[in-house]
Amino acid sequence: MDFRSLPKIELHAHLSGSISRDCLHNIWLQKKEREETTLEDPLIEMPADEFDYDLDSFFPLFSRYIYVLCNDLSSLIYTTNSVLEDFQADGVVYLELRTTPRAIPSANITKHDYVQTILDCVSKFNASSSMKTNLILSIDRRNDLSTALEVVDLALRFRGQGVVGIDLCGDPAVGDVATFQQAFEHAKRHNIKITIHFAEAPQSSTPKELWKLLSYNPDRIGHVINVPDDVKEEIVQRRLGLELCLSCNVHARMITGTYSDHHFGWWRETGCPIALSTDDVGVFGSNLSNEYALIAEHFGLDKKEICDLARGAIETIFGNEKEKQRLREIMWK
Ligand SMILES: CNc1ncnc2c1ncn2[C@@H]1O[C@H](COP(=O)(O)O)[C@@H](O)[C@H]1O
Repeated sequence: MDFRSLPKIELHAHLSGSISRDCLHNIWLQKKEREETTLEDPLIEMPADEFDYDLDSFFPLFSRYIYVLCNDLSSLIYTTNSVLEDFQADGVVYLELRTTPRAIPSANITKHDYVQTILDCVSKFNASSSMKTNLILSIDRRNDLSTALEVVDLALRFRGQGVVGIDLCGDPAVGDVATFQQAFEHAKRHNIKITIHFAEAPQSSTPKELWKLLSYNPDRIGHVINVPDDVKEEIVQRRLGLELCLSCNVHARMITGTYSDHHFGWWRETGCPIALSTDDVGVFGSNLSNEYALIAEHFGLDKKEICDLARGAIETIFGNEKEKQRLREIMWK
C-alpha cells in the first residue's frame, strides 16, 4: 500500500517538535553567517540517526536548544512554512497543528504576535494547498493559572482565524493539573474544544489526576498510556477521540516493549475514534505515512482496515462540518 498517497489526518503535532533537522540546520547556517549564534549545529546536536530521546532528554531540548535557535520573526515564519510543507508532502489532507504561545522579548514578539504570525502562514498555505490546517494553542503544565487563562483568551481572540482548541501539554513530571480548572472551565463556557495529554507517564497517571482531567470534559485525549480500568471504561463510554503516537511512545520508552505492544491494539477494539499522530516528527523522525505503515505491519491491518482507521479520525477533528464533509469526500474508502 502507498501510505504516502493515502489521504491522512494529523491531529497531534507540536509545531516546534515537528521542525525537521534540515530546516533547523538552514536557520543555524544563516545565523552562523551573520554571527548571530554560538549554538552547536543542529545536525550535531540532534544527529540524523538519533531518535531515542527519553522524557528526561526530550523536554530540555526545547528550552535549551530549539527555542534559543528559533528566536525571531524570520525563523518563526521559516519553520512554520517548512512544517506545513513537510506535512503536505507526506499526504496529510487535514492538520491540527498545536503550539504554546511564546513571547520572544529579545525580538519584540508578544504571544499575540507569535500566534498571529503562525496564523498568517497557515492562512496563506491554506489558500494555495489541498491540505487544510487549523491551530490549537497549548497550555504547558509548567504554567500558572494566569498564563493558562491567557492561552484561552488568545484562543478566543483568534478563533475566527483558525484557532479551534486548546491543549494541555508539557513535561508530565511537572505541575499540578488542578491549577488549570478555571482555564478549562472558561474554554468550555465559550465552546473552545479541549484536548489533553493524558496518562503519558506513571507520575501523571494517578487516579486523582486522571479524574480531574476528565472533569474538564476534554473532547480528545492524547497518548492515553497508563490508564486504570475504571478510567478506561469512562473514556470508552464517552467515546473520546484518541490521539495515539506510536513511534514517539516507543522511542521515548513511554511504553513497555515495542510497536506490537502498543496500546493501539487495545483501544482499537473500543469504538473510540483514533487519530494516529506523529507528536514530534522532527525529533522522533517518523512521519505519518510511516506511522500507518508501522500499524499495518505490526497489527496486521489490510488496506480496507487502514482506510477505515484513517477515515475514523474525521469524526474527532475540531474543524467544522464543512471540513468534515470535504474529508469524507476525499479520503479513501
Ligand atoms: C512526548 N510528547 C509530548 N508530551 C508533552 N508535551 C509535549 C510532547 N511533545 C511536545 N510537547 C510540548 O510541545 C512543546 C514544543 O512545541 P511548541 O513550542 O508548543 O510548538 C514542548 O516544549 C512541550 O511542552
